Amino acid sequence: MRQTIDEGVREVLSCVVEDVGHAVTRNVDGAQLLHELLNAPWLRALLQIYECLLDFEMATPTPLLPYASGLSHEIVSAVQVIQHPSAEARELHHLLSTPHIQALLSSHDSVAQSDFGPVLPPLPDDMPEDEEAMRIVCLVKNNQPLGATIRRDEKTGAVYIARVIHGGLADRSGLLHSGDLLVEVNGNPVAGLEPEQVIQILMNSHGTILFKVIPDAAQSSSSHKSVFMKAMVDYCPLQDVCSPCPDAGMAFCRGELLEVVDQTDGRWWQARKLPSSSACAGLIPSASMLRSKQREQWWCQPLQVHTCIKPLTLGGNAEDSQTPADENCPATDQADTDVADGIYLAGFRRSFRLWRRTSYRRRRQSCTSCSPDTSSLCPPYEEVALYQRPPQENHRLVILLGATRVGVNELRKGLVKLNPSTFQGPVPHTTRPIRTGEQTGREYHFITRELFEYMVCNHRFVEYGEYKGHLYGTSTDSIDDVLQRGRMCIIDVEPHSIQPLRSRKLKPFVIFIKPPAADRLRETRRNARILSSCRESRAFREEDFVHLEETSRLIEEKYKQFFDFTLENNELHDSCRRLCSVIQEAQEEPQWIPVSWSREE
Ligand SMILES: Nc1ncnc2c1ncn2[C@@H]1O[C@H](COP(=O)(O)OP(=O)(O)OP(=O)(O)O)[C@@H](O)[C@H]1O
Repeated sequence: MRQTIDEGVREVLSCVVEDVGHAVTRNVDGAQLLHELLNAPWLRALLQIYECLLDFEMATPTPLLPYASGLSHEIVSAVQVIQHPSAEARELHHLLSTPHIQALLSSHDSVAQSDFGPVLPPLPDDMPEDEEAMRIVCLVKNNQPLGATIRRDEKTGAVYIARVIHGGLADRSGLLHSGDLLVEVNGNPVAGLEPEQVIQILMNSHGTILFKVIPDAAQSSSSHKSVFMKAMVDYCPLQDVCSPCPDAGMAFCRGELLEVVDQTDGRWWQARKLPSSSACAGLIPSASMLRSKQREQWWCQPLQVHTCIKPLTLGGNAEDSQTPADENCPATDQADTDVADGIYLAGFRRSFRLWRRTSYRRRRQSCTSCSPDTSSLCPPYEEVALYQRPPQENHRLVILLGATRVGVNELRKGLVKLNPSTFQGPVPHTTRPIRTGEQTGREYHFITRELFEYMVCNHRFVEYGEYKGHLYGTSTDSIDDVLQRGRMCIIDVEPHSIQPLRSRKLKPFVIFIKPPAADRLRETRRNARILSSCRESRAFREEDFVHLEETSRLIEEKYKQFFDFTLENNELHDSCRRLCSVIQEAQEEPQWIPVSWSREE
């Protein structure tokens, strides 16, 4: 069996080359590299030699006698003493006396006695057993970068491998390591060269590259454990003057998931983006590097007055509102569809919605446009882990976020109507007097101003504010109340309210509702009516669309690191169904959450 396999090794190789050739034409990943390797002339020559040696080994020629030259000397001596040698004896004497035949017989004897190995000097006694003085590494470049950076010791001029990029060509070879001393590249000695000159030699090399390296004796073979991080800032290596090698750097945006595969260097980590685990890693700044950059940038920012820090807005300032106070228009305070299947849809009353819109409108604009960049001092990375909600645990809080009039209310209402026993909004609190037909704990929790202010002081509100002389707010207690009942609590908040809600207890899942493309936005909202006051509603105007699009863009730009999902509100029915399935997935399927939320208390 072995014989047939060994004999046909070149034929087998030819078949493999042919098959791999097909894979190349189908553009299979890595096939080109394999094809070139198997087709290399040196590999074929090696196999040919291997086959010849194998043939020879199988023929097992054995010497007839171990000392042929000794016998030849004996014969020559014997013929010399004959007085009248025959012509044949004379010829034999002549043949055996020629230097060529003597050399041939001497070689025969060496082979017969297996006396052909080189005689090497003895090894020094103090040499360590695993010593590897020089390593020759041959890599097939195949148009991909080497995946290693180099550095030059300024004192000695020696060139070293600075780092090997995880998953790159050098890393996959397993033969080059950071700290290895580079002696030659394709026969060119590199000692004393500038890194740029070595890079030039590498760039000029095609096909295979031959390195001579002296391995770093201290190199550690420890494997690195991946850590998963969410980027909370944007980064571009080409704009980073500190990057040790911008070409090996990896750009990322806020909200992207990164698998950090190497943190051995305290300043520069190696990471790749998820999901694409097979990709070669890139260099990213470590958390401490980014934090010092953030501090530098923060000090350079012009001082901005943060106009949005105003917890209570006093008095009605509705942009579109007419004068009447809302207690004077009780009939219109009721949203048309406040009840679904006998269940009250909390948080959809006109007064509540108008309070949110009017008291936050200015703040929203200032928050999203004038305030200092929110990412300027926040941790640059957030370590995350996959989390699967155990069935006995409360559902995750679902936060909908979006610009005014993008349709957050419409979608929230649609969800509750779709499945009132699963989805529910928290019942808001108000200091407005209760009206006929209303029940406390159903439309609102009707409470006194003193109690409301006491709750404010105790940080019991996620959001609160004043509208036409009455206070309104969404409390953490009413969110807890929905979750304790085993329902999924859906709330919509202003972007700046997300941060306080990001807790281990609530594990919020944030969905950003974004408008569709400009033409679809105008088309789908052609017949829509928007609240303008407690009495009136009106059609969308062009300036509403422009404002909606601009605010959406600003919110996304500023808060996208907090979004778990972005939903485009195009066709209302489709958006509602998609939202429903995304929320179910968020509750049932494994999700990335900050590790601090998943740790045991
Ligand atoms: N996908 C959609 N297609 C058509 N009309 C929509 C869609 N989504 C929302 N609308 C309509 O747009 C208007 C504004 O929606 P909605 O009141 O839900 O916005 P909102 O984001 O909650 O605004 P606000 O924050 O001002 O309360 C409503 O008339 C609503 O019916």
